[in-house]
Amino acid sequence: MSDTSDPILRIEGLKKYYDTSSGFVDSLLGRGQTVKAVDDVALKLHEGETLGVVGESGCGKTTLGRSILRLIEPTDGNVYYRGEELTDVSSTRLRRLKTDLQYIFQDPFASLDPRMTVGDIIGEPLDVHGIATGEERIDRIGELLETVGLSANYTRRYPHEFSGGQRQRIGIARALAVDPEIIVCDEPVSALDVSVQAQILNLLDDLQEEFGLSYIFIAHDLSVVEHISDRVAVMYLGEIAEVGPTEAVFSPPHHPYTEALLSAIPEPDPLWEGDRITLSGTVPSPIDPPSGCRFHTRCPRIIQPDEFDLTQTEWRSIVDLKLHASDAKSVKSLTTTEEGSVDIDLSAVSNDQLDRLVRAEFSLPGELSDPEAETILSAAIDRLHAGEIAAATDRLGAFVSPCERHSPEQYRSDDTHRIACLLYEQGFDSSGDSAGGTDAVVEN
Ligand SMILES: Nc1ncnc2c1ncn2[C@@H]1O[C@H](COP(=O)(O)OP(=O)(O)OP(=O)(O)O)[C@@H](O)[C@H]1O
Repeated sequence: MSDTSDPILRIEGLKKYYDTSSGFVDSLLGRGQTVKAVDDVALKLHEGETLGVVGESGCGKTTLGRSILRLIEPTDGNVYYRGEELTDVSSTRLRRLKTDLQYIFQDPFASLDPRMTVGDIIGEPLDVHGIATGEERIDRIGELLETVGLSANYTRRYPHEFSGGQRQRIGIARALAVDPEIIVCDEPVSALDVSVQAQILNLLDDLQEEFGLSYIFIAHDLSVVEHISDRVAVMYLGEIAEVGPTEAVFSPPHHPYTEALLSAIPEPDPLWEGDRITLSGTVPSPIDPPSGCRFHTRCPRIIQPDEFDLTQTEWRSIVDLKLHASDAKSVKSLTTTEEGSVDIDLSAVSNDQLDRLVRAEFSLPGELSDPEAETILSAAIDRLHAGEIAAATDRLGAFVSPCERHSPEQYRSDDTHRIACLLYEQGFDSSGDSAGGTDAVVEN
């Protein structure tokens, strides 16, 4: 599958911002905040392929899937289905087009109305879109049940009479009822037992082959995505970090975020032979995402500017200290207390003791390998000892990664594989003044 063929679905500059103000007064007082759940996403889906979308919880996968199908209104951007812009068409045309674009929900327990029979659940889209009535409708429902591996006799039963896997099959039959071209599968197996997961994945595979379906397959579980996807898009904080053919993305991984996700798969994975990578910190808030590369606050491979010559571990730790200091309410929150001295009184500790406590908290050595960096760090710890967090933060401000200052363009490693990381940007100069030099390709 090549990037040059006409895609069945083209997504450009898609944004979904949620406004968290709870009403008119909040908006008036500027109390609401904007959650940038999906922020300028460009993707392509080719006919008959499965595009996996993977990322940690909260990175915007569901919002992306729903915005694509306009189950929620995007804030900005375009979605073209077979060249037709979905936000541009009349409501009648959109209703028609929506039969081609279906959604399978994560939770087979919550997504089926418990008061409706299976026949009515699957029959509803047939009624809404005037697809079949009477005998034809009954036959079609039976046929759909059999297509997903259930008995045609189940039409009078209710969802509670079925297992999780069977309910997900019913959800799939409902999506198939309108004879779609594209299905967005939103974590379709994550609520199911592992043994059942494989059956549903196989079913989706078979259906794809039989009906020529194209899937966008959303999951946080990389091993599932790896298994089912032709191409994979890795999402971080509302953006696409990397996209490409599954093998190219995972074997070996390129983007440091992809690498960390891959290393975290619990089972031994054929595509990952290294150690587990623990990301520092938690996923930042999409209300105020980090500057530059959004992953820089946690990236194990964050770039060091030319003026320092630290080990990568030292550099990561220094940046962690800087980030924590800028948010710190107290000096104590920047220290680790030695065993047995949890309630240590920081006003009574010497500069040397504080120095040790801060370095221990951030896994910094007693002396940094770069003397200039060591001088800055020691001066910052001096300020902390004086209780001056702002002054310490100021000193630590000398440590600036290019990754904080530049948003990476999507580097094109070949026609199909794009990586949004400065490490892969051709002509990137780590002094941070001349990022770029690539074809600024943003469409995937
Ligand atoms: N209706 C909403 N209002 C405000 N914020 C929202 C809303 N829905 C989602 N969010 C926020 O948008 C961000 C992306 O959420 P989303 O559910 O799309 O992520 P996800 O990757 O699908 O996560 P998960 O796997 O946990 O569902 C999160 O920070 C979430 O808290």
